[in-house]
Amino acid sequence: MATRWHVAEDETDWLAQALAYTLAAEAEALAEHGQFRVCLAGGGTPGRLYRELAATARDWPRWQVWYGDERCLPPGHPERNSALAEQAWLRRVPIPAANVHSIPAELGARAGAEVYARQLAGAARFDLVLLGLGEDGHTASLFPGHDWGTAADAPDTLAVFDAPKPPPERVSLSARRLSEARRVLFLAGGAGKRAAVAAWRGGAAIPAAAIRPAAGVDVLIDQSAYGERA
Ligand SMILES: O=C1O[C@H](COP(=O)(O)O)[C@@H](O)[C@H](O)[C@H]1O
Repeated sequence: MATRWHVAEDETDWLAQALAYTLAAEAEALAEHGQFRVCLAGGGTPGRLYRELAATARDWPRWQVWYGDERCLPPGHPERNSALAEQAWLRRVPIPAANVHSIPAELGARAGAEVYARQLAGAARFDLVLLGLGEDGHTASLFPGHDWGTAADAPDTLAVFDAPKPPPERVSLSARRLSEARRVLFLAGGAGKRAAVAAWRGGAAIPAAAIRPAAGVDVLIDQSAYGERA
């Protein structure tokens, strides 16, 4: 499986590439089946893209928005992954509420994973999965030393306990479900990600490397995360 590295020149270039990739995936999906099914990353990194999307005119009722993971915190808590996307983007555009499929992580990891699995059971594969990269190589809420759900019969969702990054309880899509996407774009940046990027490039079995769609993955990073001139 191919891992394609895209090293942005600067912040403006990073954002332009992230936006162009997303809109290319949208165009492909709308031409093929009239809807764009996108699965979002949490954490701090994708906020720039979400703000840019909010300022871009799209046919929002044709977008279906899902989440790759969520932190088990009360609804509206600012540390929830959905809070970032809502505040930066989804509340600012006329997307129907029914098209935004949040993970009910406030139910706790186990119940939240079960409920979201039922919602996903009736949903087609994603056109685009956006993912982040943690400093320890985690992606979504798939952490080193935990079950990543890579087996062919792995469930769509995983209840995560004892996550090393707070909060300890989370709900995550499995690597198997994320890998069914047509396109996967990792978004990362900053020197803090350099060790994870080096490990990944060196062939280490970090969680991010467990996402293996048939078409390969694209990784958009900046120079400081890459660690050398590309
Ligand atoms: O906790 C999480 O962290 C990762 C990475 O976030 P970043 O802020 O370092 O980019 C994120 O992708 C994941 O969705 C989130 O739950």
